[in-house]
Amino acid sequence: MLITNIKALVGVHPKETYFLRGSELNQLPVLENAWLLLENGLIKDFGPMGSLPSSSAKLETLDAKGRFVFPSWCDSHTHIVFAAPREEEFALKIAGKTYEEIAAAGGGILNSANKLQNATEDELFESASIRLKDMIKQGTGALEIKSGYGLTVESELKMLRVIQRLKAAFPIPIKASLLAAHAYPAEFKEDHQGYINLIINELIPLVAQEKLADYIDAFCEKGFFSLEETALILEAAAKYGLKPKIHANQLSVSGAVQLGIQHQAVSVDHLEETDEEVLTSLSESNTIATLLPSCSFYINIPFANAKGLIEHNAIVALASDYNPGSTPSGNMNFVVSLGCIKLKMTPQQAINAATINGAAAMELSEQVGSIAIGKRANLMITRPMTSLAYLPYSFGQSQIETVILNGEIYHG
Ligand SMILES: N=CN[C@@H](CCC(=O)O)C(=O)O
Ligand SMILES: [Zn+2]
Repeated sequence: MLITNIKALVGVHPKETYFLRGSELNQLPVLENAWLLLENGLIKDFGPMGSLPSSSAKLETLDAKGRFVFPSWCDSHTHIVFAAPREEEFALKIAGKTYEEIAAAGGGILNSANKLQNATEDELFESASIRLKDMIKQGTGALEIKSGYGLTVESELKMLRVIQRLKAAFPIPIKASLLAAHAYPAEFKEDHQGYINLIINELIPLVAQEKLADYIDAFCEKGFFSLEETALILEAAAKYGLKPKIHANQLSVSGAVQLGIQHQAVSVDHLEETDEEVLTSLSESNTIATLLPSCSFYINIPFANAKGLIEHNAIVALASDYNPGSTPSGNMNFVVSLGCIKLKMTPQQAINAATINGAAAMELSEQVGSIAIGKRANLMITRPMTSLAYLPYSFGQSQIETVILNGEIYHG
């Protein structure tokens, strides 16, 4: 397929760009008045309209007149496998209860775990598929999905098998993270070591044997998993080649970011709470700081210090955190808008953070995240727009008209 008359081809980074750090995030290369050739599911070539090869006349052509072409969003942090939404907690939140208060009163993650334990694999696959189709229509072309609402060996495996089925059924790259350390199940409330032993001695070996996860994750936070407990789990997972991507500093400055860095985490995610030490620890580190502004928006917690992280030369990514409790939305367009409006990122920084750096946070930069020859043709074509900034500016309205996955128009 040949796409012609593209007003601007966005994110034409050099092919070898793996991630963008600090001020590099300001560079979002754009080719104006361009054509783009897709072949065998990949980006074959692109260039300015003046250089359109004459042989292209025979090709199936899509005229993009006035529209922008972006690489698909790369959403590196989601929890889209869940049994039921939690809108009953919405009323409590509106009435002023905090995330921690709702969780302590038996809501939160344990509420989702009870529901998931009673759901079948087929039911979970069906409901997650509906969510994923919606996300794809909103421009997501690669994502990570976590377990963590099972909290028993059987139910964590059930979640990961659902993710494995999603990997096979959907035409986009998907990575899976084992997040059994999401909350202590009620029966282990007073026996943390018992649950950790279960994760280390039973779950991780089974997950590794069936190759059900790409990463290990933990909710390292006061009231959830301590630094020491998280470290035990990360060390056990490392023996099976599972790298960490961890939930860090969502509710407090806990040391979780530094712990992640020590364990060569691919990413440390959330970071709503930071201090100078946290910012400094991420300078020069290859651990990616993944920020989740839709979570801050929904549960009214501080927005992460994206500007400080960028000034400290960190690698910053943006992701949705789609889950039934703290972020009931997987809309990456809204995430990018919040990146600009609340995190004070420029449109260029926010778009880079949600594409190439999101890809890096899933170790997928060689395949997706920018427009480069040989990468997967996972793209979105906007409505006619006046400028690139119109996309985050027009928050809450989708500017995406056409989604292309592996070189073909996605009809869902
Ligand atoms: N913080 C931990 N996990 C999720 C929320 C999970 C839930 O409330 O169900 C998050 O990333 O925000
Ligand atoms: Zn999360």
